[in-house]
Amino acid sequence: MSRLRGLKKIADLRSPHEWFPLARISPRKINYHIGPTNSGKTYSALEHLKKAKTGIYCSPLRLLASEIFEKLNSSGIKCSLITGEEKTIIPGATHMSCTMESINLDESYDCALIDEIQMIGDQDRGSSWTNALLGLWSPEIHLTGDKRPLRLIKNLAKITGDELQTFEYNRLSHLEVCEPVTSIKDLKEGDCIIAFSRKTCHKLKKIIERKDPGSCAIIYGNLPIETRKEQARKFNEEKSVKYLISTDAVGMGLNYNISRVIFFDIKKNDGSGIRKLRPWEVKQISGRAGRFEKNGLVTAWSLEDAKFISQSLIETQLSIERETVNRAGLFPIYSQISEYAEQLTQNSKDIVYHKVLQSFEKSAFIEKFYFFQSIDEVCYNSELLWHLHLDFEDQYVFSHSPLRLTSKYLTRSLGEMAKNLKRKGEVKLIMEFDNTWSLDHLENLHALFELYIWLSKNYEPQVFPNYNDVCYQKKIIAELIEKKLDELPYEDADEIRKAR
Ligand SMILES: Nc1ncnc2c1ncn2[C@@H]1O[C@H](COP(=O)(O)OP(=O)(O)OP(=O)(O)O)[C@@H](O)[C@H]1O
Ligand SMILES: [Mg+2]
Repeated sequence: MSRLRGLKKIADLRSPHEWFPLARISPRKINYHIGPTNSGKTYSALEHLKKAKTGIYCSPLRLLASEIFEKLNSSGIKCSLITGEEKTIIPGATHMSCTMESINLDESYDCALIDEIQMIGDQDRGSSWTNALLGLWSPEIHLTGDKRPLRLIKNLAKITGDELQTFEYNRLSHLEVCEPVTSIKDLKEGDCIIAFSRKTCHKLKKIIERKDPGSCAIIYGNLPIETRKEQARKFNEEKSVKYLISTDAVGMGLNYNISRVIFFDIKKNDGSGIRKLRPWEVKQISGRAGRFEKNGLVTAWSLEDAKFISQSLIETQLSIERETVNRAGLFPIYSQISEYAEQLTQNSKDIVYHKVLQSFEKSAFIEKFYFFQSIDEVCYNSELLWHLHLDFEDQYVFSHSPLRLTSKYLTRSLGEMAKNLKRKGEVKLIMEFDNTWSLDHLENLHALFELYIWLSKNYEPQVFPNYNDVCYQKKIIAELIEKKLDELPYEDADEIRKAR
């Protein structure tokens, strides 16, 4: 076979359902629970999962995976937890809670739940949902999510030969747009203020707490998962913690006792620039107001922004039928990429991961129900490292590490770790810290430790010799962060205007 034909054959991704022969042994029954936020879909699907002899819950977020892990264990069902960073195996467990990227598709289950199925169309992570949907080896599958991917799911079920049944849910409570909040004096217990930067969140907290110390819980993506959980608990349970200040990290999955969502801002920086929120984002975040059968309120910090929120909600209502997720993300598996790399470059020493991936993407054959997932972030990481001439497999692992591209500290650290691996065959961390470090620095350090742990899972223990120590120190840092959040000094009120 000519080299070109060989490459084309490997890059033929037209029948991804055939990558999972175990799931194709016999037709599966797919139950799709469709509904808006807070309509009880995950609750109902979980009831099925609980009744099954063995089962797996597949989560869009680590935090949610850990919440379901705790929920199942406390209701007497032995459940283990696996995410990219943590692994808690409960002896005799019948159930498993994991993130979408950590599902073991070689294992059989009696029942499986894939949460937030609309994420199948996500540019950066969609392929994990596609793999779960096509590849779970389970006779009974439950999907929960909104209606946008319904037609796609129907088409995919036809291709896989699975049976599909849909169940529609309505919101358990109403959501109403109310008067804007223009001053801190108008805040009420149970309010959640949404801002889109960590900095603004901190400034809001400082200003509110100047009058009412200890009244705010705060949640954003950079905070350790333990801290986010603890902040959510305080807001939900402690009487003195009246307000929650959060970025859109509040938007998916977890349950909070929020009565009113207030958008302090309606624009966010999505990595490529500042843009207005999309209607679906407004809907998802607003949906956090009101839980179970309690009605929710939503508004903004000015009349104009409140009108925008109202308009966005009307738009999502009107576009339910129109707006669809009609393609599922696809990403080749490692063996496909490495085989492609071998064919592409004769001299294995010169293989550069992002070059291989870019070429793969260009020559990939894909059916109309799929799209090639974005390779931007992975290529960005790979470009940072190519001068180190790592082995191909190491390039692959390091390029796929979950890194926040906004953090220069982390990108630099990734480079350092890769350099150590190349030069010494092991990655050591020198760990010393003291209590006077700033919150910024502690957050960075925590993220670095998580990165170390994530990378170490792909290697033999001796390659990452500080693993145990890092796990221990990570806990201590999380505790320090939690303390720091309570100690922040108060700043000038003018800061809030600058923060916007
Ligand atoms: N039948 C029920 N009995 C008791 N509590 C329920 C019931 N249905 C839903 N709930 C509670 O209502 C809240 C919302 O339900 P759930 O999380 O299932 O909604 P959802 O539709 O999955 O929303 P989300 O978009 O947030 O994922 C949860 O706290 C859940 O425990
Ligand atoms: Mg849910």
